[in-house]
Amino acid sequence: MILVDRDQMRAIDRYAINTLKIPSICLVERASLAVLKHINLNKFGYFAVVAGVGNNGADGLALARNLLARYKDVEIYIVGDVAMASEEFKINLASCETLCEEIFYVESIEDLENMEKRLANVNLIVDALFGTGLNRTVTGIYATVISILNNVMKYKVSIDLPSGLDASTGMDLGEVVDADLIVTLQLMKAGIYEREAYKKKCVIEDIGIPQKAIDSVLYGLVN
Ligand SMILES: NC(=O)C1=CN([C@@H]2O[C@H](COP(=O)(O)OP(=O)(O)OC[C@H]3O[C@@H](n4cnc5c(N)ncnc54)[C@H](OP(=O)(O)O)[C@@H]3O)[C@@H](O)[C@H]2O)[C@H](O)CC1
Ligand SMILES: [K+]
Repeated sequence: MILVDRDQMRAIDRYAINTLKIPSICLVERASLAVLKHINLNKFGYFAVVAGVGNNGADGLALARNLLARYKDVEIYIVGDVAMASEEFKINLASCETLCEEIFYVESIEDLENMEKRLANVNLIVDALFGTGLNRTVTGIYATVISILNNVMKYKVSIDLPSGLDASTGMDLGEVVDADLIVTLQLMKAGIYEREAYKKKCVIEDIGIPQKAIDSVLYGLVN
């Protein structure tokens, strides 16, 4: 099994997008469908998507849109400054705004209390806070959100990485989402593989990154 660290995965992403001209929005869409594939829609019908404002969050919003398209009940909670959001996040936010009754922007103590209360009614939580972009200890409102997610006894699915886990070392960078299922994208992250507790809950899904991108970054093969 190929293992990649954070920098390698991000370099492979960049090579696919910048050199091989694979549209990032296509990778985000593939990521969302890769996660959807692992959700039993006969069993789960009421979702909360908790999204950061990067591309992990974009994956989460794309998944939310695909659930809303199937008339599933989805509540979206956004944590972070939308003004700093990635383009892929903004594209998916725009479509979620047309389909989702209410999008909650989690900024204050009241917002956190509201989220905690409402999460009691959902039956699946999607963790789309951080992926390979996590580069420092989780603090502040993000740490509180992760604590809330870990305190509610609901089935949790993490996109790419459980938010808070270092993709390279497997170290907890503060609070880490206690996911029931981790759907890691394209390649197994070394940080997940290092930690048996996470490895045993993790599935790998292809999102269409060409092998050429992987070979180029990992083995320097350019043909
Ligand atoms: N890159 C691609 O082409 C694809 C990526 N996929 C998915 O996207 C993530 C990686 O997305 P990225 O936007 O690079 O980063 P994240 O969404 O993981 O994180 C968002 C930003 O959060 C900031 N950050 C980092 N650590 C912290 C922290 N402890 N507290 C607060 N904020 C933090 C950081 O920005 P800064 O400017 O603050 O450094 C991150 O950028 C990947 O995991 C996949 O899920 C697609 O699926 C495929 C294409
Ligand atoms: K995540």
